[in-house]
Amino acid sequence: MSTAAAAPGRAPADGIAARARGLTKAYGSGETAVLALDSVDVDIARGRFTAVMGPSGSGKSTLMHCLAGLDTVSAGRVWIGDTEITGLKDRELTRLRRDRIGFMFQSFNLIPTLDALENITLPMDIAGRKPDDEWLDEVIDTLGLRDRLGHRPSQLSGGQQQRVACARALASRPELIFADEPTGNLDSRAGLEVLGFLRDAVDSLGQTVVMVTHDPGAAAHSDLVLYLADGRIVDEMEHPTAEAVLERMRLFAGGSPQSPGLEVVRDRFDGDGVAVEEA
Ligand SMILES: Nc1ncnc2c1ncn2[C@@H]1O[C@H](COP(=O)(O)OP(=O)(O)OP(=O)(O)O)[C@@H](O)[C@H]1O
Repeated sequence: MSTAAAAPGRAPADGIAARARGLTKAYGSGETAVLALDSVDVDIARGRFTAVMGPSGSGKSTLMHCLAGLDTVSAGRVWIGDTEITGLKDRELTRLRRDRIGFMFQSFNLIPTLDALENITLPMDIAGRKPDDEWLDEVIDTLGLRDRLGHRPSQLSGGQQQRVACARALASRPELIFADEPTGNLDSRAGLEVLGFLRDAVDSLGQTVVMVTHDPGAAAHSDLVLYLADGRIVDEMEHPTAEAVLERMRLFAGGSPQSPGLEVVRDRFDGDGVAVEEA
């Protein structure tokens, strides 16, 4: 299924930020081989917030890693903007990731010995690039980090650490931000804050964000939800609400009960509904 993260009712997306064709990823070989991605075609529209959802093991992280050049593909082709990244040498890939992509992870991935400001500017320091001070100030103020810049990660709350990670991802104005469960380690209030910042980055700054999440409430902040199951994109939803996302997940769970991993979805989202109420 080919899909484009352009939402009707909004200005048309200015191009495609990332693209995959026939993206296939297998782990292992022989009888133990796992097909994590099965010939995925996807277009990620520039200036949009795309969420990737699906049961545990459906291939969400693998898709993100392959789109971001963090993992090699078994077959198929991947582009960041107009640059085909499949086939790039490790050094070229490292440079492309450093210069053109921002990352956020569930575990923040901050350097403990550096203070917040040093963490924020680290990717640019490594690249030997001087930050745009005006832009850096705007990012720091937008994320409310001004009075925390001299603090090390251990002196910050989880929410503040993720805001630092968000600032780090935004600081170099990357073409794309990939966020893998960025709210997974946060309480609902801190999670909402981080999602608000990502939403704002898309709306005010034209940033492109791709976020993997299990949480319908988090997905509701996106423009488009892509649903993965068994390594394929099986559905998509524009202008998602937490309730609609939850309903769609229930439909999948009820629609093919034999699919591996769907019990996890049912358990997680069909129980007390906490994930939805947090939205
Ligand atoms: N390094 C690896 N070696 C072997 N199999 C792997 C590896 N990484 C992922 N897989 C398998 O690939 C499939 C997709 O994994 P992936 O982590 O992309 O799923 P996911 O949807 O992100 O899951 P979760 O929601 O639990 O994080 C799973 O069956 C997983 O076990």
